[in-house]
This record gives sequence, structure tokens and C-alpha cells, in this order.
Amino acid sequence: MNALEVKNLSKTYKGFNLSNVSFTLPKGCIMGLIGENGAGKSTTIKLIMNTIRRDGGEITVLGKDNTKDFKETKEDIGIVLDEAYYPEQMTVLQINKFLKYSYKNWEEDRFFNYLKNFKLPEKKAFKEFSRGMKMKLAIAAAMSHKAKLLILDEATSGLDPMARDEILDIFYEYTRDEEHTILISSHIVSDLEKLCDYITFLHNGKLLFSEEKDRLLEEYAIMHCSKEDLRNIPKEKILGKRTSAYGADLLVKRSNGFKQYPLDKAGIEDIILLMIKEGVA
Ligand SMILES: Nc1ncnc2c1ncn2[C@@H]1O[C@H](COP(=O)(O)OP(=O)(O)OP(=O)(O)O)[C@@H](O)[C@H]1O
Repeated sequence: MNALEVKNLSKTYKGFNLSNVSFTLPKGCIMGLIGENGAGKSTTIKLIMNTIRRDGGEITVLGKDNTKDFKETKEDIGIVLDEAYYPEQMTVLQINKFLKYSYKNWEEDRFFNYLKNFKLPEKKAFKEFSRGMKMKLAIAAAMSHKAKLLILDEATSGLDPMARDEILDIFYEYTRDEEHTILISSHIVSDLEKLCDYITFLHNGKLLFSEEKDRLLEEYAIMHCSKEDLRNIPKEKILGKRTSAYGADLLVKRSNGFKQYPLDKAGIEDIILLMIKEGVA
């Protein structure tokens, strides 16, 4: 079963269109949502959470329509945004009590285990937590109420590299039972490349690709060529381009030929930067 199906999703704001975005996230997998500032990542996440109204399309969470079966899908989703909000005076012990009443399936032991792993103090008030500590608390809470789909919108960006690495390991473990699924947006593409099974790339409100990461890494390559070579390559085979005084780096698909040229591996960051670099996308 798919944890998440997004079909032809559309939303218009003045000066911005999220248009016909479709992607599928199978259960037990991790999907990274990437795109530049204003690409439409948070809008997509808000539409999945049903906190804003869509103009068109369909969203299914674990087989249920996210608007018609809103109450059930809400229990199934754990959400962490880029800021964590809890009552300022509360300690984690008090926050635990508060969350116990808020969630039907609150898992106290799991929550305290995460707090221990994250080394969060039990007696400090929430307002005295650093930004990173606040985020860790929100992540621990989102993973402790039997949510089947965990959604993180820029939730790891404020963490130091060690904390991020630790949390990426926890996310990875979280999904290995095939019951938990993660959708995570981040500007730290190297983290997503390490963690994710799927990458979905939005640009100016449009979906440029939603693919298995391993397929992207196998299929795409960077070709270095001279300006003269560049003139002989069919435009439709150039998926991205960066030119300099000496020649060009082209993003190409290995399946499109190019055996006569040396091809370098393309990482996810190379792929997305080249795709949008000179307006090819
Ligand atoms: N409530 C709103 N009213 C009007 N426009 C909005 C609203 N919310 C978002 N937008 C616009 O929608 C576009 C997409 O915004 P969104 O927050 O989805 O981008 P994003 O990809 O999450 O960006 P970032 O990486 O900066 O967080 C932007 O142009 C933004 O100004």
C-alpha cells in the first residue's frame, strides 16, 4: 500500500501556482522534498495536512482521502514544522502529560527514550531550551504517537551536524519496520541524499521529478564538453547546463547515448542545480 498519493494537486496564490503536482510515496520509505525558496514545498505539506484548501487534485493518506476522512488521517500523521511550539513554562515532564491527553495513542516510554537519546533536560522549562533542543523535542513527540506518516518541514535545519546525523539514523531506524513512512523537506540536500529512498523536486510550483534516489544516481550523469561539442548535441538531450568560457557541464541521461564522451557521476545536488541553472527546466 502507498502511504501517500498526491494526484494533480493545484493551489493558486497571487503570483504563485502549484500546478498539477503528482507523486506517490510507498509505505516504509523515506521521501525528500526539495526545491528552492518559494518552490511550493510548505504549500504541498499544508495541503497534505489539510490546513489550507486545495484548488484541485486529490490526496490519499494510507488509502484515505485527506479531506473526507480528515479526523482519521490526522491521527495517522506526525508533523514537525520549522518551529516548535509548546507552553513556555512547561518542562518535558509536564509536556509529556499534556501530550498524553492530546493523543489517543501516546507512547510514553518511547517518548522518554527519545528524550534520553537526545539528552534533553527533564527539569528545564521549554522557554529555556535552545532552538535545536526545541526541534528535538518536537521530533520526539511526533514519533511517539503511533503516527504512520511522519512529515517534517525544514525540521532539521537548525540542528548541528552531529545532531542531524544522530536524527537521520533515528529516522532510518523508524522506517525499517515497513510500517512507518517519512516525508521530509530540507535545504540540506546532502542529508536527503544520504537518508531518502525517493526524491521529489519542485521548482516554481511545478514537479520536475519524483523518482527513486538510486535510479536518479544511476541514470543521470555530468558530461564535460567543449563549446563546439555543445553545438552538435541535440537540445532535447540536454537536461541541464552550466557554461563557462572553456566549455560546458551538461546534465544528461546515460540511456540517451553519449558513449564517446567521458561521463561523471551526478549527485542529487548536481542534478537539481544543473536542471535550474540556465533555465533549461
Ligand atoms: N498564505 C499565503 N498567501 C499568499 N501567498 C502565499 C501564502 N503562503 C505561501 N505563499 C506563496 O506561495 C509560494 C510558495 O511558498 P512555500 O512556502 O510553499 O515555499 P517553500 O518551497 O516551502 O519555500 P521555503 O524553502 O522558502 O520555505 C511563495 O511564493 C509564497 O509567497
